[in-house]
Amino acid sequence: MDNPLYSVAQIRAIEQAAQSQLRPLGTSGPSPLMRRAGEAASTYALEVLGGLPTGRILVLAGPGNNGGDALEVAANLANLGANVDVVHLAGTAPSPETGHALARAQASRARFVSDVADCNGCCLVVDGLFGIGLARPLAGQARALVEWTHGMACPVLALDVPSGLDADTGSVVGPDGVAVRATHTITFLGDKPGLHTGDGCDHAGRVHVNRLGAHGLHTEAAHARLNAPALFAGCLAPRRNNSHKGTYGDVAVLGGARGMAGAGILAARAALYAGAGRVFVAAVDPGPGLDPLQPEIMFRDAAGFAFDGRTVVAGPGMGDSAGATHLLSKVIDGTGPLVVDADALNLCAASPDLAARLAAHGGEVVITPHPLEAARLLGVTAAVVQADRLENARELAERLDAVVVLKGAGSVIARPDGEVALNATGNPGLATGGTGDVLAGLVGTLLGQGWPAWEAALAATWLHGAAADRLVAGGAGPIGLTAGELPRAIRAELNALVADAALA
Ligand SMILES: NC(=O)C1=CN([C@@H]2O[C@H](COP(=O)(O)OP(=O)(O)OC[C@H]3O[C@@H](n4cnc5c(N)ncnc54)[C@H](O)[C@@H]3O)[C@@H](O)[C@H]2O)[C@@H](O)CC1
Ligand SMILES: [K+]
Repeated sequence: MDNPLYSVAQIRAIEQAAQSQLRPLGTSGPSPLMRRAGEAASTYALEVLGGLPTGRILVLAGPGNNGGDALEVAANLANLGANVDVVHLAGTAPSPETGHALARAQASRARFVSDVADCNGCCLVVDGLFGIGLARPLAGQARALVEWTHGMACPVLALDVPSGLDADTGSVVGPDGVAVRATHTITFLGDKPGLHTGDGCDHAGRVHVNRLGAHGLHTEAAHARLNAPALFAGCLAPRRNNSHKGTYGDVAVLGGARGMAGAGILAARAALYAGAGRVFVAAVDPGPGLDPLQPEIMFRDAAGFAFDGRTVVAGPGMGDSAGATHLLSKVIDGTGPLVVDADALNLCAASPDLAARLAAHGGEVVITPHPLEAARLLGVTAAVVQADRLENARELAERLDAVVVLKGAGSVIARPDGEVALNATGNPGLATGGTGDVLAGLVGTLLGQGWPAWEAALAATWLHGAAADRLVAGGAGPIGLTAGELPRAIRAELNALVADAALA
């Protein structure tokens, strides 16, 4: 299944094509698309509420066409018998379709009020202040209304995009911006990346897509897509009976600096539970020679270790010593599959020469930066990276000629040719030390089994998040979820996926 995500520019093009298909040039009257948006959103609102409510519904309608959608919703729900209050921030020049919607709402039983202070509580807020036309931070009454919604305990349904959120980037439009925190978003014509990454994950809530009947118009290649098992199912294969540990790859974690041995062990455990044939920790400093809980992991001195022919996961607990730098440069100059994480990324950021050699690496490469590591590699701040996660991940993938997993809410997986996927599995339980080490070990295992970098990054990111979701569903989090719990849950998710793929 494909899950395309469209940029605002692409949605505008789709909207234009749909408008001219549904309403030939020169004709006027209500917009069929706005009518459809209003109908879809009214139906969805009743679904969210579980039927026609007895309480009041508050509709916030802005000056543009997003406000027009909201006025259609107000008219529809009021005509069905709901008690609807409307706060309308009228603009100076509403579009003809919004004018029609306003007339419909005014002719209905909906009550127009000048401020939310006139409303006595409500069972649903419908946010139709701004959609894809948002051009600057919210201010004045719009800002006050949004801040007021933050105090509401009832469901908040955003139309198209939560007001205040950038639909392309998933960041709240600022500086010092605010945005609606919706429990549900119904988005029109096509799904949008900003609903699934960065701040968007907290502001959009559950996302429901309605194409408004504009099928067949989505001809332009999507800007990005949502990650899903279908994107890497071709690499999932059950184990052959006639196989042995050599069949499933050697993974070597280059880490183990003094005081940071745990990071390498977590990456190694993840590799083991994800099915690597043999797992090594190649330690840059003397340290533990055994993981008592996982004695299958083999510990070696990195200085004399033969990295050739093995997949290397460089970085977890590696430190930045001269010895670590030398070993990193050695594996970068090798030709095997490579995962670059944590300290290894920081060393590349500090050395243009190392970064250039990484870009020239002969084998498959996946890098797994968090926003600050990505910022160091790009020579910007973490805030700049977070302001446009998709574009910065793309830029990094192109510069380093590697597949990038930019971690954080709605991880961005980017390829050097500009292809991007957003990952929707996972939860805030992953915001704890060591989970990145686990992800790196998981990516390394899949690379070590011959997966291409893109599919390995997609699958690892999906599985890592799904494992965290499984743990939370079982009561282990999100508060207090530990990285060490992830490998077993990853094993369960991976086996379930392989079993599903075998049945398909
Ligand atoms: N044209 C149509 O027939 C359709 C429009 N649709 C809806 O229309 C929306 C886009 O409509 P618009 O292009 O009118 O854009 P919006 O309704 O998102 O808002 C644009 C208006 O708000 C102003 N504005 C932007 N930022 C502001 C700010 N921070 N403070 C105050 N004013 C601000 C703009 O100058 C403009 O007047 C979509 O998100 C969707 O909800 C959908 O219903 C599909 C059909
Ligand atoms: K909105």
